[in-house]
Amino acid sequence: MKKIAVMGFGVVGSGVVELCDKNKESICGRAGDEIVVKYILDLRDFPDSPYADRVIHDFDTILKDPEVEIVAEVMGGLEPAFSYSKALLCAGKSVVTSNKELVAQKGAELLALAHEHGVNYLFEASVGGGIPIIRPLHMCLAANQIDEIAGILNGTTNFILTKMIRESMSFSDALALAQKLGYAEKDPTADVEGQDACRKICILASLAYGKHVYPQEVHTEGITKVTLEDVQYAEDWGGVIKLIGRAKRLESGKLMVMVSPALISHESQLSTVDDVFNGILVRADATGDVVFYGKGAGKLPTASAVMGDIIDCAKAQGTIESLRWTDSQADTVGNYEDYPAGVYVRCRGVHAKETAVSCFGNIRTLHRGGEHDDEFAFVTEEMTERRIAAARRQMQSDGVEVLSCIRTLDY
Ligand SMILES: NC(=O)C1=CN([C@@H]2O[C@H](COP(=O)(O)OP(=O)(O)OC[C@H]3O[C@@H](n4cnc5c(N)ncnc54)[C@H](OP(=O)(O)O)[C@@H]3O)[C@@H](O)[C@H]2O)C=CC1
Ligand SMILES: N[C@@H](CC=O)C(=O)O
Repeated sequence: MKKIAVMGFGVVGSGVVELCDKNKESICGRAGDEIVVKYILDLRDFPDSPYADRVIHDFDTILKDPEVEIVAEVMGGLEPAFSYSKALLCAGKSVVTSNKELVAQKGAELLALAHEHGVNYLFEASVGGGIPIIRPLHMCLAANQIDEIAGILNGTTNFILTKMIRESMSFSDALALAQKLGYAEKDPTADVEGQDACRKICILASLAYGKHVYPQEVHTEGITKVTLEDVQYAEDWGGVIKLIGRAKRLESGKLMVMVSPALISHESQLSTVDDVFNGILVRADATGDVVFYGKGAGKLPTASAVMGDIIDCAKAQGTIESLRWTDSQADTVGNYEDYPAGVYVRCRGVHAKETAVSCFGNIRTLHRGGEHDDEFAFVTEEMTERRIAAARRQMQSDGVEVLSCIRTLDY
């Protein structure tokens, strides 16, 4: 019998405990042993829960209990999650987590500690909720060079954008609904400002390219400036707006890593990824494109990924060596101003069209229903981010107000 502990009895933690009970027999068969939740660590008591008798408040009870071999850290945040995870790994216990903030910031260090102590630090649930993506990257695709990764990595923002596009729901109503459904982070700023997607693309890039990519190195934009007008112009262009995280190895050896909203063509598989679903495209040299799709947030999808890791820990003979990357120098990621993109621009001002042509060169005009004489929208050809920024500044100084500027990407 394998005794485990769950730290954090919130959305994900309660899902883990429930799933462990619900699918007890098949989990036992696959793990080769019975898996029993001995402790649930949380700040609060849960007197109405059927698991109330297992709730504890003292971390040391888990740390010092030799019967506990595997711990699920599903509390979130950097501290005390980092100190607890370190102490557990040093005590020879495997740790599994859904905490992408911690993995993105301290992954290299925690993986090295796990290796040093012959145990595992697994984090399938940290990217894509219930979608298997970590294991496929370091196991099934291990023979490939990964050319590029691009994906819709945040369920909350994809849910909000879908509600805005399909139901003309306001941003704030859609966010409130995502929170109610348990999709959003404790502080939803991390979702809507892109930091959550940034943490996830950092984890994928670290795994794919072998060096730790830190969130603070990555240019990140969220969806808070996307308007219903932008959504309508995107439709005329032939696509939809999605929050995209992308990573690519450049010829210079540096990595291009970035998070931003983007217009994606209706022909792209990513354009049909709606609601809380995530879609992750991995472009590899032997396989070509592989797309991973499924629910990117929520109680049971995420619990499924956490339980998968618990089962792997129960079966593992020592550390799984393919799941590892090294700590990196600060210059792993290239300057985002050198990255190429086309842009969609919505602006207002006299002679807006002439100014747009003189600042951006070749453009294609876009339209939306109704009369909007005071507004002009267009898409440009591909150019560097530096040139886009200079052209925007020039438009502003020529008296044309830029209302929106969103990249167009070709995936
Ligand atoms: N929700 C989702 O769909 C997904 C979440 N994740 C990640 O999983 C993690 C957990 O998310 P989620 O379950 O939604 O969050 P919740 O806020 O629902 O759950 C976290 C739980 O941990 C408790 N907790 C916080 N700090 C401590 C502490 N120091 N000691 C003991 N318990 C503590 C919280 O208590 P209290 O409420 O009193 O603060 C809460 O009950 C986060 O890292 C999140 O990013 C990953 C994928 C999907
Ligand atoms: N807040 C996150 C939860 C899962 O990682 C999201 O919405 O994707």
